[in-house]
Amino acid sequence: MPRPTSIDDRAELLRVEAVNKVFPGDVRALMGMDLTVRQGDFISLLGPSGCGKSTALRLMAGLSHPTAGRIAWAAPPARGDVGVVFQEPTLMPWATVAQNVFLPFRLEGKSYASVKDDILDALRLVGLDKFQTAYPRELSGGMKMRVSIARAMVTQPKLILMDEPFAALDEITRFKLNNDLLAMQARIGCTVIFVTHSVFESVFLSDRIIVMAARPGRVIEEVRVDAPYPRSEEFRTSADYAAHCRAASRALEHAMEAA
Ligand SMILES: Nc1ncnc2c1ncn2[C@@H]1O[C@H](COP(=O)(O)OP(=O)(O)OP(=O)(O)O)[C@@H](O)[C@H]1O
Repeated sequence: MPRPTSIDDRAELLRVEAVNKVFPGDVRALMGMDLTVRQGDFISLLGPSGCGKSTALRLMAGLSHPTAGRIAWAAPPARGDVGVVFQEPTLMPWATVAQNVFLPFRLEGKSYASVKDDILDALRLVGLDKFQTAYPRELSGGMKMRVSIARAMVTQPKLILMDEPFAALDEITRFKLNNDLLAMQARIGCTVIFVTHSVFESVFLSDRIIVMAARPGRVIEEVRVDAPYPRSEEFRTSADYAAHCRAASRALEHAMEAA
């Protein structure tokens, strides 16, 4: 289903409400975080090292729990409704590409035969349908990341959480994966929350950039990128893109000054 173009018209998916996360030693990773995530949003969490981006992502993934406040879903997520992609592709080296993508279904107790079409669809979406029987060692870094993305989206999740997935890749591969990620989001209509250090990447991908500051980790500002999708290479060289990059850079400067 196409997302409503106006962010404020989208239905709510989940809400981060007054969330604090404090680690032992009084490490205040997040203090008073509020964020409403809506269906179809592409949100980047942008900020300096240690501002709590990964912590916020782990809380939304249910991999960790807030010290105070709560993560409130509009409708409780079912198994397979949330996909996670980390900076490392974290593939099983002894398993084929298709077996790696099968993992979320295997954890649900499903047989390979019952989901083999879904696996092929996901691999097609990331352009790797010809590599079903290959092993991770035979793939480039970009291809391994594509497998990791296929694994995260094979269950057609409502929400995909991505923690600096392209940080270790060269710039050309990164640009290509940025384009492909937007195409995939448009295809499956999911919401994406994407952690990055890169102003340029966040502006290209997102319609909402949440700028965060460190010590304690907190939200400083939201920058909206109201350029329409699909976004092409033309957008990357446009005056509109440059203007949004300046706005996001300024917000990031405020975040650094606030720390
Ligand atoms: N499991 C943990 N135990 C103790 N402290 C932690 C833990 N996880 C994170 N922290 C601390 O919480 C703060 C926020 O960390 P987090 O990894 O969320 O930041 P980040 O913005 O994702 O940083 P980076 O961009 O470097 O990945 C940091 O000071 C970090 O050292």
